[in-house]
Amino acid sequence: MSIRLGVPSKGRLMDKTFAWFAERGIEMRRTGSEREYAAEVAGADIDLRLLSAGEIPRELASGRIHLGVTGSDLVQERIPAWEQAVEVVAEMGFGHADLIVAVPTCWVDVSTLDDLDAVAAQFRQRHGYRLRIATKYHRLVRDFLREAGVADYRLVDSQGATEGTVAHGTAEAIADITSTGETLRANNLKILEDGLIHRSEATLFRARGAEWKAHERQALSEFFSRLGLD
Ligand SMILES: Nc1ncnc2c1ncn2[C@@H]1O[C@H](COP(=O)(O)OP(=O)(O)OP(=O)(O)O)[C@@H](O)[C@H]1O
Ligand SMILES: O=P(O)(O)OC[C@H]1O[C@H](OP(=O)(O)OP(=O)(O)O)[C@H](O)[C@@H]1O
Repeated sequence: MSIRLGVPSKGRLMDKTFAWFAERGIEMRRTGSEREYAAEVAGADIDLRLLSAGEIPRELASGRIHLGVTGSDLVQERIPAWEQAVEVVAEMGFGHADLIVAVPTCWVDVSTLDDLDAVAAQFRQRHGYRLRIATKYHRLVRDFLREAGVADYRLVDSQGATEGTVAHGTAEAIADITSTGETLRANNLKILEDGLIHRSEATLFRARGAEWKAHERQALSEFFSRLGLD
């Protein structure tokens, strides 16, 4: 059995992953049509799997894949105690995005987490319910706000178009990924000065829990030396 490597199945993350490996002499190529999600690595004993970027953390955590490429935000959000389950092999230098907390630009008195905490307490007194923060990053946001001492809020789940929730009246603030900042600007939102939760980057991870047979360890060490990683 060969090493099972999961990579993103579409879009920029897939293209840049293929390019990253190609620059290091590992040619990945699709073997079927666009929609077949089949691919192979030329000249290496690698079982290449095209997977949803969002599902790669689970595949790593379960050990169904030995190695996986995905955003560090997705691994940290989706794997409890992620450092025990996976190891960072390489930060790949693309897929940069910041997970941040943002509030309406018109909240002129709110520019830090302390301000948000104060506003959240007032909000609850005034409205009888907690200030709502829309996000799909529940674990990372909860941990971050706990550390920052922000308590009087509740998370509302948003799996997409999160910046729109404030205008739509389903949340007062958001925590989401941003890269150019255009979506935030278009939705009249501003990032809190100390509101950076995580700097995400496409990362190659190794599953600590995957079963490594002797010949797989050997194949891995050859693969890493071809990549210039040892
Ligand atoms: N605007 C952006 N700029 C750069 N990176 C981004 C941006 N939006 C999301 N990302 C990153 O891309 C990665 C994949 O994001 P997402 O979960 O949205 O995947 P997806 O496009 O829905 O793919 P899939 O459905 O296959 O899981 C995440 O690590 C995220 O940080
Ligand atoms: O800072 P910007 O360059 O404007 O990018 C930020 C946007 O990109 C992502 O959305 P994506 O297009 O992946 O869709 P989503 O709403 O489904 O998350 C993210 O959720 C933001 O909405």
